[in-house]
Order: sequence, then C-alpha cells, then structure tokens
Amino acid sequence: MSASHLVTEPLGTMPALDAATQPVLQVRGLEKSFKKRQVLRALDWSVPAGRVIGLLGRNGAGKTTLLRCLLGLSPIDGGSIDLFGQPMIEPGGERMHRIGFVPQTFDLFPWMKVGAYLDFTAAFYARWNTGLAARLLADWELDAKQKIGELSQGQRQKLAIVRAIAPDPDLLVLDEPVASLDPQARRAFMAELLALMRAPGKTVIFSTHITADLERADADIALLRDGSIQFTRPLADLRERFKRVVLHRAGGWPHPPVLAGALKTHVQDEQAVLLVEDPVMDSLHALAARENAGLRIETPTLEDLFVELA
Ligand SMILES: Nc1ncnc2c1ncn2[C@@H]1O[C@H](COP(=O)(O)OP(=O)(O)OP(=O)(O)O)[C@@H](O)[C@H]1O
Repeated sequence: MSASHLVTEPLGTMPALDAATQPVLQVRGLEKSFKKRQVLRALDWSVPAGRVIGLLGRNGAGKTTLLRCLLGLSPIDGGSIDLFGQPMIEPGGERMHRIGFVPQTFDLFPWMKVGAYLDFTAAFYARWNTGLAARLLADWELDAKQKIGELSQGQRQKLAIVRAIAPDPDLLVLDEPVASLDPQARRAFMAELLALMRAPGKTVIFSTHITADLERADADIALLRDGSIQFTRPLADLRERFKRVVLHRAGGWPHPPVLAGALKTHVQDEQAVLLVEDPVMDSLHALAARENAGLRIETPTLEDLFVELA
C-alpha cells in the first residue's frame, strides 16, 4: 500500500470501537474471482479485538487475496466487509491510521533512503512512534542512509514491519511477514509483535507457513480452504480437541480401520493413523479390541494439523 492511499477523510469522524461488543472485522458472504477463477466463496469471518490470528492455508488458497480485499486494496465481487464497525468501501479515511499493513513484497520507492522514507510516511499518520522506529532500525541494523532499492529482501521486510508498527496500529495485518527473515530476526519480530499486543484491544492478523511462530504467539488459527474460512480457533483449543489416534496391528491392515467421525485415516504397513476431533475413548478402545491392535493417542503438532486439514 503506498502512502498516497492513506488519508482521504478528516480526523475525528470515526466512532470509537467498543472492543467488548464489536468485532474489529466482520466479513459476510465475500466473493472474489480473477476472471473465471473463483478464489473466495461465500466467505464469512468475524475477528474479535485483542487477538493474534494466524491465517493458514496452502499455496494459492487465497490468503493474500483475502488480506488485500479486507483492506480495500482489491475490489470484491460480492458480500460485505465491516472494519472497525464501518463498511469497507475503499481504502482511506481515519481508520487507515489505525491499520498497519505489511505486504508480501515491498518494492516501493527504491530511490528513497530508509530514514527519509520513514519521515515521509510518518507525516501521513495521526500517531507515529519516532522512538520505536529509531530503536527498531538500530536493533535490526537498518542503515537510515541506505537507499531502499539497495536493501536485501529480508531488510526490506524489516523496513516494512517498522513502517507498519510505528503508527501504533489497532489492527496489524501482515502477509507472510517472516518469509525472508533469518531465525534471529523472526524471533525479534515476534517479540515486537507480542509487545505491541500488550496494549488492550490490539489485533494482529498474519498469514504464514511457519507454524512454530504461531505456536510462539499462542495465536488463534484461522484456516482458509476451498475459498472459505473453515474455522478460527485458539491454538490451545485445537491442541486439546484434535488427537492423532495411532493403531498398531501385527501383520498390517487388510482394510483401513473405520471410526465414525475420523477426519483423515492413513495406513502404512502395520500402523494406521487417524485424525479425530473430540475422540470418545470407549469407541477407540472398542476399535482397537475389534482389530486386535495396540492403541496410542497423541496430540498433533500444529504442523501435523495443517498438513491434515489444509
Ligand atoms: N492479480 C491476479 N490475477 C489473476 N489471478 C490471481 C491474481 N492474484 C491472485 N490470483 C490467483 O488467486 C489464487 C490465490 O492467490 P493468493 O496469492 O491469494 O494465494 P495465497 O494463499 O496467498 O498463496 P501463497 O501461500 O502461495 O502466497 C491463485 O490461484 C492465484 O493464481
């Protein structure tokens, strides 16, 4: 998003968000196609204030498309998006002061120097934390005098994050923000994100394939599949409810084991693995006894869940 997108309405016209009652974001029946390719279908999504949301989905699932639609950067074909309680028709207005966005790639203003770019951007925002921007530049070893066009991809991503966090946004939207960051920078980035979240009512939505980062942030997980958000649930809830049921049967499996409610079943040699939500222990023991199999119940990692469900 270029700085020129940011300001079109006078300040002071937005009603304050009642964090207790109103979601930051409310999407109803969102439709988005590129020519004949339908990417988002009847997508409903409600995002409460004060949470970190990790948006997961396979390559091409539509994560970037969804994030761009949410911010009014890509036109939608149907449905509605309310942001801070008001319909999102086009980017601009006071609410853009309350949103930080880190796009997947950042290749704007290659001729500008890092420091000049941040000064230029600061002028568009009602709030800009100059001290925080300076500290992050120093911590992340970004040279204020270097031209943006001369930065590496990872350095550009860091700059995009500084630019998004410095306005002290109420909603921070990041599209694969850590893809080009080394592990050290990823940790530092997550620490900044969590520090930002300590203020009440702040919301972060970020897409990533790095499930370990979502675990570190104790994020709510939103899964985008088949053009819709399949669920948005706290990670702890997913951990508690989804189980890997591992059955071991000497001599192998003539037929895969059948369990009502199993979401996925894989058989390899003597082992069968079933993904089950809220398993009923009596049914599992009955299945194991019927099949004359050993039974083990494991809590899947988020990566396991992502591989199985996405
Ligand atoms: N400008 C465009 N014109 C045509 N098709 C597009 C355009 N942008 C995205 N698409 C298509 O929309 C689908 C979703 O793309 P999108 O970039 O939103 O997926 P994604 O989930 O962010 O993928 P990744 O994880 O690989 O970044 C893809 O099939 C892609 O080819």
